[in-house]
Amino acid sequence: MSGEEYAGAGAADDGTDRLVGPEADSDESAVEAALRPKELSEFIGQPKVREQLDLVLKAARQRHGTADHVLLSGAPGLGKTTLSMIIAAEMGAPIRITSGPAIQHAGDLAAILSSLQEGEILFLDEIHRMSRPAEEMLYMAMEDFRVDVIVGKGPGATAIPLELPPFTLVGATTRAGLLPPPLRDRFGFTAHMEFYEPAELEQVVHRSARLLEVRTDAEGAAEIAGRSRGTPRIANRLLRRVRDYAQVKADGVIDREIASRALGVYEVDERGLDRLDRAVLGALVKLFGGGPVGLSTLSVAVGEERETVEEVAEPFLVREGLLARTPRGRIATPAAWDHLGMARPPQAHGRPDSPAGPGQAGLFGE
Ligand SMILES: Nc1ncnc2c1ncn2[C@@H]1O[C@H](COP(=O)(O)OP(=O)(O)OP(=O)(O)O)[C@@H](O)[C@H]1O
Repeated sequence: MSGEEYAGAGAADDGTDRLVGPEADSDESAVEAALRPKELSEFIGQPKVREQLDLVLKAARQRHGTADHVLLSGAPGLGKTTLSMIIAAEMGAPIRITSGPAIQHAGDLAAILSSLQEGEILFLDEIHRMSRPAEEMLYMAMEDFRVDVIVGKGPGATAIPLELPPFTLVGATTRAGLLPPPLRDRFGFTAHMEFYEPAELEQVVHRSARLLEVRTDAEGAAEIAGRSRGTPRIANRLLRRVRDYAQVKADGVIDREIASRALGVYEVDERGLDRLDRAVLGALVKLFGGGPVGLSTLSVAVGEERETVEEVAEPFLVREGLLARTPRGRIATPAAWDHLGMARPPQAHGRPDSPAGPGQAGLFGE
């Protein structure tokens, strides 16, 4: 990968506002809200989660009670917020939405909990980022529907018990492993959301196209789905960009040709890699013969911060089996050469998990 091929990368690619980034863009909430499925039967994919959740909710409704607390874990953009809203809708209950980082003090949580109505759904996004005192208050609230509010400070402080109405906590996390076991154990039902299959994403694209009143044929939807990195949020975002292209450059109808040309303009390739992903992979293969190479060296080569390469580009490349992290550094797998349209070096043939090129140490001594 040469400098010209990736000129100016550092300016825009700090990981925010990428077309293929899994996090929501700042201005995306209104359009996302319009595209959210409202009922469990409309929710595409995740068949196990749907089946299990359906049972949990039906049983709670039959008992005229509140549903058990639910923990949703999985990568950003897979539908955790959507599912929490569906839980509220299916239970005919109101929903309160907040997030771990917004609750820094136990008092913040006490204020929210004490204002909940009976049966209300409390959606706590990024639950792993809540402060420790708030987390400890939550244990008691989840188990006994009670909190102790501490009044005063020092030796004169007193705990005033406060009864709470029964409620259902829906916690969402991208890092279930970071939750302390006492918190994890208090959820009656834990659902792990998987990345979506291309066929499921095709259904997401068709559904969203219908809601956005865009005409898409089967091949056009498949083309968008194939580049969406297993993530409905990305599928919806790519669909909107392709819609623009179809409107400006063609007759508004999305077919394979239009989808492919549009996403070519936005530099999202047929496997969903963008410029940053390809720069990292290209540097690894072309400059370092496939590695192993240290993260700092690789980052310098593409003109990016270490964190950007490690947290923004690498997870998807690893998931796709194009790059591997080893104790000696990053290596390209043989599939990386294939993806870049280059002939594999002899060492790479038939050794899917091994370094494909000659060993090369990081220049910066990692
Ligand atoms: N199963 C699905 N079927 C159809 N659309 C979906 C599905 N899952 C998610 N979406 C759509 O993808 C977008 C993102 O979903 P959502 O906000 O629920 O993701 P999330 O997992 O909560 O993400 P984050 O962790 O970043 O908050 C929404 O517009 C939603 O409509």
